[in-house]
Amino acid sequence: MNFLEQLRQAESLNQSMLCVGLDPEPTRFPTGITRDAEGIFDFCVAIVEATADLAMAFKPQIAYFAAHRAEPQLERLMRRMREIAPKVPIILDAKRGDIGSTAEQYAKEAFERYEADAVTLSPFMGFDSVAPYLQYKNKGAFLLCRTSNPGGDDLQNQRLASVDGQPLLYEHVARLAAGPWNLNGQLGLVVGATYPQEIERVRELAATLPLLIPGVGAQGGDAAATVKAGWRGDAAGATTGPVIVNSSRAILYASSGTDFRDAARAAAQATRAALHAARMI
Ligand SMILES: O=c1ccn([C@@H]2O[C@H](COP(=O)(O)O)[C@@H](O)[C@H]2O)c(=O)[nH]1
Repeated sequence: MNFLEQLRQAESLNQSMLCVGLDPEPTRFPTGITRDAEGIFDFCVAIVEATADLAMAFKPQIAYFAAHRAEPQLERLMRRMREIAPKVPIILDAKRGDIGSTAEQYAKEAFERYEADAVTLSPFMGFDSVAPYLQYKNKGAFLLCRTSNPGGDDLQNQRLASVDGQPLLYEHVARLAAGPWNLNGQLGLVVGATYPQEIERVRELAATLPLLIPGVGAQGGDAAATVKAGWRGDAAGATTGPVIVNSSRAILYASSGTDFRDAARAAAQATRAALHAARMI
């Protein structure tokens, strides 16, 4: 089964467009979880167990593991997630981007060491920096397109005078990902929930690509506006790309007490319901 099929399966199984982000920050851990690498593992397992039937995907952010020397714990977590939620794909948020020979190593890290189903990439070093990931035919790769942070404007909203029609940079990335770069149908795009108009524009340019949309919850993006802008499907809507809406901190840190599992589950349920309800609007 390829990554797109995995996404469709999880969306239908869990009736969900929610991606639960795993950004474990030890200083924010609830009572009873140790603030070290083993605590990172325990905390993430607890969150995955609490949300396994609510998620369309999980998205561990590699920096939160690497910063705390918890790469072995991330490897173990990836295996444990397969046991807890075998049908929920895992997107490794690594935002890699480098020359081809180095990208080959990063691809190996993501897909062989961590066994992720998909990875996030920066496209700004060009196609040869993306190509090594496409050698892994069943895996997916999400290119940063219009990111959720305010600084995304600095480059992504600049016009490219040298390209036909003078598109904005993020529009050009969307066209490349939907067209000549998408050799085997493995690409998706990252678009911030904080910019619904741009989500709409990206959906126009890349109708069938999966969109990974971070920015609801802690960053204040609106769930309903996000779905309205990016989701075009219905039950027969397999021709339009899936929408995968990420929330990390709002779920992970819904409570700092011993009830954190229940609180995370409740927050995930509320976000999943808000996303689902927005399909009807
Ligand atoms: O444009 C982007 C791309 C990636 N992210 C990542 O998503 C999560 C968001 O976390 P929240 O706690 O839900 O704000 C985090 O891992 C970012 O690195 C993003 O926010 N924006």
